[in-house]
Amino acid sequence: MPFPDFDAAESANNVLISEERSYDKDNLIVEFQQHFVKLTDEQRSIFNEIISAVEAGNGGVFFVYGYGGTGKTFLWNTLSAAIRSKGQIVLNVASSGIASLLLPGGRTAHSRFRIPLNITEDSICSIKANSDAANLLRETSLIIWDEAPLMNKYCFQALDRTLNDILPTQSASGSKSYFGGKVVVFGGDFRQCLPVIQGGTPEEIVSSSLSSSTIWDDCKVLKLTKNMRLTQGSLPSDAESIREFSEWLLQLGEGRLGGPNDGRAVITIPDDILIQDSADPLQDLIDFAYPSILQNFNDPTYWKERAVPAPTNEVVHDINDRLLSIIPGEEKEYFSSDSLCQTERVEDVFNPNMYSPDFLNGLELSGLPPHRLVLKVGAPVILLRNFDQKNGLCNGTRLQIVSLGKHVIEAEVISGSNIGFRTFLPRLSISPTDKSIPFKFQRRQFPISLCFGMTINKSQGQSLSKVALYLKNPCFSHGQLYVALSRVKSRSGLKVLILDEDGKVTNKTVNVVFKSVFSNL
Ligand SMILES: Nc1ncnc2c1ncn2[C@@H]1O[C@H](COP(=O)(O)OP(=O)(O)OP(=O)(O)O)[C@@H](O)[C@H]1O
Repeated sequence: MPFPDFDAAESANNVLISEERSYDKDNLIVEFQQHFVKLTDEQRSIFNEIISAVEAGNGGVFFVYGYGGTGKTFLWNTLSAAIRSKGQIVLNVASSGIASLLLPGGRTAHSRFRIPLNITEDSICSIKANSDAANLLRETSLIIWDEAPLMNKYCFQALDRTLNDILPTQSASGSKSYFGGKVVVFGGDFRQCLPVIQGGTPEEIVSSSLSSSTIWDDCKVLKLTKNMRLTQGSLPSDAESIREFSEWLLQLGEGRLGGPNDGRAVITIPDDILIQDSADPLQDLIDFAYPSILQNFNDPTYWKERAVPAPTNEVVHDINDRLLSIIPGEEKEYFSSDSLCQTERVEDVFNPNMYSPDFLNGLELSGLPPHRLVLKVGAPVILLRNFDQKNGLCNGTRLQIVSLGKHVIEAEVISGSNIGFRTFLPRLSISPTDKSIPFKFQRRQFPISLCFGMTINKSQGQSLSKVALYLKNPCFSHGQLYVALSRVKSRSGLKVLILDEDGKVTNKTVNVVFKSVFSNL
């Protein structure tokens, strides 16, 4: 009598493994064939190298380095279809919620690998050796981690340590094998935003990135160089202007514009993408992004590919207030309830009376919904928390307000992987992770904010038809200007309004690039 297959039975009981093996293989074969024939030569060569590593089973760490629009996501889709169509497991993760929605079956790295939120040099992931999550990792053939440069190097090191605990391996030569001998492919663009270190110096920010980690020495860098976003659907006659625009973006992203500089240069933006000579330049900028807004605002597709990015939350609020007042309908206000966390209520260390409700209500922090949230039906909003990733509801997903109840808000998804999906949003208790606040508090509020305008950091990873960049203040951190300008699918879809210190329209702005981040590539 044959022995029962205990391994198969165990896998079937593991819902994480079953989910990752439940893809429709026939559909994936078709998808793979359609994608594979379209791969460019450089995409195909990277595809072959990674597939060979997966087939060899000896592990390997790769970094696919391609600037915005070179087809990294396209490559991830092709690799995932190729491997999943054989019944093998690919874990697709991204450093940000919005980027994870672009990946098939994507999750944020934090939630998939249970990476601690307050990461330190010695952190490990919260995955026990005999758990379902550990068994899923054992069964995994390939890990793809997109937008890796956004994340602190300690997150990668935590996963490496955890996988080496779960899957102790040593290569034939006796040398250390990273990530428990799994094939791990990172992707991203070091010209784009880097990890956020509150108050960090350029050196601290660069040294917190993946390219400064212990893993980097063994990471093979594979480069993509052709801008597929700008070339898709364009006419052959546009080839030269597309090449010029791509080259200009690249020079900007690498800090090669504005003469010799140490990473902070004043650059001139070309006239054809500037808003100038206007009686109301901000209105012209808004009209460019959102033309005929009164006729169109009820159409969810109208909002999908448009954005008015700006470097700071303060400027984003100005844009949101201005546009909300244009949209017809009644405003509804929702006030948050803010309180100190219980752990802070230790009388001899801390006097809670110093932190009155008014004081807490007045705090405006990145990633935290406002104390006074003002909304209208039809307004676009952005989610500020990973809420229901399977249904495409994560930090960065955009929705349109359908109805405004007392205790719930109904909204429809207008970006990402589940467009048209309607959901009810409840109030949540949210604690800021901002380390500049020396105490813990929580705000009970709907986890959304208006998004007619959005911060540049939130726009990373999106492909948009219309980008109206509002530089009331200049960009202040590495990669911000490059991220904002490289979101568009065509040069004609881009307009920039720059104000100088006196509020006058100008054609000059600051580009910040921490050049040392490129030195290890
Ligand atoms: N080989 C290809 N054939 C056809 N279309 C492609 C190919 N490669 C990429 N594309 C298309 O080009 C556009 C940009 O590609 P993609 O989104 O994969 O770039 P990306 O490198 O992930 O960009 P970002 O870093 O900005 O997120 C997409 O519309 C994608 O479908």
